[in-house]
Amino acid sequence: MVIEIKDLVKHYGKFKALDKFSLEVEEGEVLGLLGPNGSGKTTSINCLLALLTYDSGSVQIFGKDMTPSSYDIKRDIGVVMQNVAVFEELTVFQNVDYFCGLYINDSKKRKQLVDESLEFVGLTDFKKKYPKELSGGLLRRLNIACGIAHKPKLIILDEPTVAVDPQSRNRILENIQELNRLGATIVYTTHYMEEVEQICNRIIIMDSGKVIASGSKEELKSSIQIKEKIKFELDEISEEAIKHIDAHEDVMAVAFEKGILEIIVTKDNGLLMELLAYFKDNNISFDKVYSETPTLNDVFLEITGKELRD
Ligand SMILES: Nc1ncnc2c1ncn2[C@@H]1O[C@H](COP(=O)(O)OP(=O)(O)OP(=O)(O)O)[C@@H](O)[C@H]1O
Repeated sequence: MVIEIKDLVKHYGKFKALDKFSLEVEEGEVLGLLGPNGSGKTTSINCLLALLTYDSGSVQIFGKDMTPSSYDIKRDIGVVMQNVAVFEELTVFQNVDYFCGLYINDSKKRKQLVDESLEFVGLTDFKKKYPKELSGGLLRRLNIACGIAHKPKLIILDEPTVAVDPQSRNRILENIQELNRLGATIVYTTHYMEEVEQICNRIIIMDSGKVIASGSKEELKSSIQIKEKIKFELDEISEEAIKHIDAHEDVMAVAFEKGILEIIVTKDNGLLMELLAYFKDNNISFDKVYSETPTLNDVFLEITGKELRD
């Protein structure tokens, strides 16, 4: 086991930020920690890294207890924090060299690792620039290069794509997948469900300091009642028709808002054909119809009654 967190409890004053938070990560996984703002993702990462103390529970990394002085463990961890933490007075190269130098003494080997990591995140052409000369997306990539240059076995990234342009975001997500292919175990926190769907093989959903669901995206989606959302774009529909659809045993809810009739279905059994026949028989016309499979937001909504997004 690469990470084993058991029953972490963490208070900030009277506020309980982690409420018996537990997590296990196996070698080779890309684990996504998904939760809305304030759900406790950063707190759990900071406790995991022994950057924060906690009230009770335990943290083991690579089978050993993690403490603030566990330098042997820390050498094998790469951390990319939410806030970009680089030195303004150092160039791109010097920044990565500094962070890599915390773990690698041999300057020749270090230069090679720094060059490799800059190449990896696409910053080779910027190595002589200073952070203030980089765009937000490039700064994020520098932040990542600083965290991974020493080739850690475990890489922890806390919301590394917040406020980055789509090009840098894609590059970052591809880089993470590549790091995993090269052998690193990854823990990735985000509140963007699309990102965990894209890159994570296992997802932990957290809310109010607790794990509320975990599994692959397929497992999470099949664990909920919603199986399909059928949407019709139309100008109008009678209350009677809405009631008729709502009364169907496979329909969980029906809503008509801003020209879209949304029907939430609990069975994967082709209700669409039945609906189309009903629309035809009752002369209900529509512009478009489409069917959507559930999202992780639906999983979150069904468990907590809230939207994942703010
Ligand atoms: N130093 C602190 N003092 C008091 N409360 C804090 C502190 N740090 C975090 N909190 C509170 O603890 C809760 C969890 O915060 P945390 O930053 O871990 O959440 P998060 O899921 O990482 O959120 P975000 O996605 O916004 O980064 C939030 O309600 C936050 O306001």
